[in-house]
Amino acid sequence: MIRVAILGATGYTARELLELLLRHPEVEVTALGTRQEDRPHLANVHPALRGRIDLCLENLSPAEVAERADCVFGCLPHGASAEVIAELLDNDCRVIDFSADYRLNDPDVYEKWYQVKHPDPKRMGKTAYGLPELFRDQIRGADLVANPGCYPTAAILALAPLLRAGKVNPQGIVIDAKSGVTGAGRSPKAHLHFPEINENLMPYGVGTHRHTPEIDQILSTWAEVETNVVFTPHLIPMDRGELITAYADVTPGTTENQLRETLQEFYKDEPFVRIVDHLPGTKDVAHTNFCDVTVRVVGSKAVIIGAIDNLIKGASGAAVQNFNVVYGFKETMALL
Ligand SMILES: NC(=O)C1=CN([C@@H]2O[C@H](COP(=O)(O)OP(=O)(O)OC[C@H]3O[C@@H](n4cnc5c(N)ncnc54)[C@H](OP(=O)(O)O)[C@@H]3O)[C@@H](O)[C@H]2O)C=CC1
Ligand SMILES: CC(=O)N[C@@H](CCC(=O)OP(=O)(O)O)C(=O)O
Repeated sequence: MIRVAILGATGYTARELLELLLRHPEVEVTALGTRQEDRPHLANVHPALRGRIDLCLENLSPAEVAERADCVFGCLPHGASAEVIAELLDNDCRVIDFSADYRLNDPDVYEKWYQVKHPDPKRMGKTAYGLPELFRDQIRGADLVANPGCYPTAAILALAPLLRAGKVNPQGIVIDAKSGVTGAGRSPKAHLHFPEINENLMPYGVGTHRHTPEIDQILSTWAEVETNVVFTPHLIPMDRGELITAYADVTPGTTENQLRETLQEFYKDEPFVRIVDHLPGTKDVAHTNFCDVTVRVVGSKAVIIGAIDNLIKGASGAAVQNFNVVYGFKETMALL
């Protein structure tokens, strides 16, 4: 059994992660972290987990966490995450980091988009990016895995095979994205209050969203072509779910069938990416680790659509998938 700790255990991704780990035959959850000092019982923090695991949340130092766990899932915000991860790694813990702290290669790019200096720049560029469909070999046996952002997961899975095969133009890609409100985490914020978000659809982060360099970095690395995507996210009044629609110029002479076949061939052995003929919606993948992708050609453009559950394939399911790859367990364990 792998002893597992979860930091940021009061949050939404931690709740979903616990749901998955409780089904994992190789995992024992041994510690749950919070900044709160009054040791709340998990059942009071996440009532859906009442009666299923008897643990209190504790304000633990990284050294205390490392004593109790072999592997830590860090469900903390960026910045806070890197501050504890270095110490966990020094204490021989493996870490799956949900935050953005180790996804980017370049500390200057991090500083530009996150507007803070990176607390642990020496590990940047040396960390496995946790998208097994693209980087499985680097994730196997890794001490630290950077779980991807939710929007990058859907966008990269939809675009990477087509770019690598030269079927779409790497320049001028536009990604329109929508996310349910859990994507923003559990901490209250004014724009997430019910009267603000209900019956509303809001763009945000136009030209400034921090997932832009993440998408460009991974697509550029993978396809060995420079991309400069225009990425526009929207918040929609749903609890969960995420849909991206990417627009790219089709390479002249390429048909819709060829695009579909390229995607099908690339993902033919992947358990969690389904290339579908219909137009996928978020309910098709809700509460699952699937990413459903389809493609259409409209005029000179490929329109590629990807749907995920932001909390599962966009966060906690991906983390469990990465955990399985790191430890050499069946990749679908606890997920299918
Ligand atoms: N929600 C989503 O769909 C996705 C989230 N992510 C990433 O996963 C991570 C967790 O997200 P999510 O669960 O949604 O976030 P939440 O806000 O729901 O939970 C994060 C938890 O971290 C703790 N925390 C908050 N601020 C700090 C801090 N400064 N120092 C230490 N602990 C802190 C809080 O717990 P407490 O107050 O008890 O200490 C909080 O409950 C984030 O990095 C997020 O960006 C990635 C992909 C998708
Ligand atoms: C709806 C919503 O607000 N979503 C979050 C993204 C969640 C995520 O993947 O964030 P990290 O890259 O920090 O892990 C956002 O746009 O900030």
